[in-house]
Amino acid sequence: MVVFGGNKVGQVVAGIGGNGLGQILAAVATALLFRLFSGPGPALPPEADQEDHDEDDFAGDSESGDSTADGKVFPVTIRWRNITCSLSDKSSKSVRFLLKNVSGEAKPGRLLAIMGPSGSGKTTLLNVLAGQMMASPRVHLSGLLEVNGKPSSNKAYKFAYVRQEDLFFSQLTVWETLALAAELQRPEIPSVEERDEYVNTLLFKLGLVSCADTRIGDAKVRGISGGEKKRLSLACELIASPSVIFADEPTTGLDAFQAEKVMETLRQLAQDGHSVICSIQWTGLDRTGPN
Ligand SMILES: Nc1ncnc2c1ncn2[C@@H]1O[C@H](COP(=O)(O)OP(=O)(O)OP(=O)(O)O)[C@@H](O)[C@H]1O
Repeated sequence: MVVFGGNKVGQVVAGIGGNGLGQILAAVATALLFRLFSGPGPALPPEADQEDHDEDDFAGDSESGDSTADGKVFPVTIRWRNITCSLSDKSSKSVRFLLKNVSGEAKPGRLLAIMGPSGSGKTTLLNVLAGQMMASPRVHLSGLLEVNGKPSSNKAYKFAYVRQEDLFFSQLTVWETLALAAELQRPEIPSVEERDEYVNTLLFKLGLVSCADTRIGDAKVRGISGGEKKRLSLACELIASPSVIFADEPTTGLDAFQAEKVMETLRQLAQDGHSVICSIQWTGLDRTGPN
């Protein structure tokens, strides 16, 4: 049985148009709402409190999916067997298979790329693995999903999900974006100096130092590049120290140079101990049915 369910990824970031006081107030209000309602941000923590957590979820480990005290990433292996996802029409007369008997494994320290043409079910598979499938009576899921050898759901570990669309405050710089995300997601960082140091470390890790003071920009105002945006998305997600990183088509729309830099960043994150699962659109092929 697949254990599905869990939380929605709460990406609460948006572009704010216009200038002046209204814009600042809107940004502050949104940030406060974000802090009030989103909890630790896009990378989801275990839902249960520490005492609710089943100690046996991770054999021999007292951790619960957080980074370890020395900053290392908590290792999570995800294994899935014969995942089938079908969609019935309203009258339940015809059934369409989005995924058919898909099996695989994602391990700490490894970068796993799910490749396929547009419409082949890559996003669907990522959503299933991350427990992000929308509940619907028309969607039917079956198969086995294991986390560290036990049937489990996304509640048991922290994960980050970088979606295809990047959503940011267009008026903020890269540095401000990360500082805001760090303040909202890591309130335990005691001082501004330590938070700034943390942000600078992230900027360095994700290769964003050169554009730290550049505004994100939008369709009207040129800002950072598409690849930089993608790496900034990853940086924002990393703040919550996820064990698993899902990235849905992180290279789509990027030129070869930027795509290579994004993939290099993902590879580096895998080397740091994260389990990285990304989807890559395989262009030039027609859809041939579910993977
Ligand atoms: N909830 C749903 N309701 C109806 N159709 C769905 C649903 N989820 C997925 N699909 C369909 O399943 C197919 C696979 O979609 P999916 O987004 O997983 O493909 P993909 O490989 O990620 O495509 P792309 O590379 O274009 O993003 C598509 O034809 C899509 O329309």
